[in-house]
Amino acid sequence: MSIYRLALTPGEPAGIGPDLCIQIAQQGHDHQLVVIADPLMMQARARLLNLPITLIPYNAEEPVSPTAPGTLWIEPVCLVKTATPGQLNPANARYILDTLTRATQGCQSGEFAALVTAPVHKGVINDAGIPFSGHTEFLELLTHSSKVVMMLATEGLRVALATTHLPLAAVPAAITQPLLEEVLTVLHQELQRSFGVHNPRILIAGLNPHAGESGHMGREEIDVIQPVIDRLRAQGYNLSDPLPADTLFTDKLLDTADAVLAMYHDQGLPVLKYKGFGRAVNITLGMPIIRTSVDHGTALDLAGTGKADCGSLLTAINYAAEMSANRHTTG
Ligand SMILES: NC(=O)C1=CN([C@@H]2O[C@H](COP(=O)(O)OP(=O)(O)OC[C@H]3O[C@@H](n4cnc5c(N)ncnc54)[C@H](O)[C@@H]3O)[C@@H](O)[C@H]2O)C=CC1
Ligand SMILES: NCC(=O)COP(=O)(O)O
Repeated sequence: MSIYRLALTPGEPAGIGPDLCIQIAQQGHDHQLVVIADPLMMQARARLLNLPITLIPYNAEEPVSPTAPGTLWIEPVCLVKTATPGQLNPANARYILDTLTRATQGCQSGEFAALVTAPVHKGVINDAGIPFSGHTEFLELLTHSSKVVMMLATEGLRVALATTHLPLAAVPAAITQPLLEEVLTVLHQELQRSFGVHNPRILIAGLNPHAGESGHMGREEIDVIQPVIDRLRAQGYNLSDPLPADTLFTDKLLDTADAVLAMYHDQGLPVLKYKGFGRAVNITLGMPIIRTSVDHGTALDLAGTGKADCGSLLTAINYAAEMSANRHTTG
């Protein structure tokens, strides 16, 4: 297998992201992990965790090489204020976005094969006066992508979302035919391109209880979702009808499928996280670059304690490498 150079952003400096990067470094990795972060913050966190870490200055001109145990490559970006684990500081919001921007530009130029992100705290970035609702939306803008799709995956289940970080009250109006058509197109094409699924079968959740009960409990299934399904089926897509979400997530149906499309965040993600929290990955589909992330948030309660589980970050790194290999194969 090829060795890939992966950009790793630790995210919110008061959260568990820096801890997880230091934890995974202990065992080394087959790929080159380049952390884009403040080196003093990373060293301070390693001391707090009582874990050894050697930060090797990253040089893009040197050959790509695996990550030896106890080391990480580092591309320095400086914090504005010293970070205290567990204590958010809006003064560091710009730093977080700067690390993401540097990593994304490196992916766009081909310097990095993929971007792997640890969690950010959306609220503290907003408290700094910066509109931000998630990596997904931020990266869509940064990469000038017309439509990106959030998909979480764990062993045996992939769940993509038609809408992401919206108040629940705003969801029905956001579910439009053009949106669904774009989301399903991105999902179908990425399952082929990044996951090697030739003719993906996608199960589609309805929006309303019992998928609208033939229009008696809501008409979105009839007026919005079904017409899109019919159009895409005519182009060869393998799609279910809108299914009642409460029974969609059962083995009988899931065993036949490559992915599920949920209509909103808390319709799909609780099921995925119940099945695989700590072993799941969040992937942004539809961009020219590969981006994977953890399945959890900043866990401020665990920062600096050594109790955070690094399983999801390892899963995200492994998916980034596999997707890099798949894209090289399928072009
Ligand atoms: N990819 C990203 O950047 C994500 C960021 N977030 C952000 O994180 C912040 C906090 O969100 P919450 O809803 O509190 O979710 P959270 O995932 O940070 O915490 C929920 C619970 O899970 C535990 N937990 C989380 N990660 C863990 C790990 N690696 N090992 C062991 N236990 C872990 C926490 O201790 C807490 O009890 C929010 O601002 C949210 O927007 C949330 C999800 C993903
Ligand atoms: N619930 C998923 C989440 O909040 C992660 O969002 P993003 O930062 O990856 O866009």
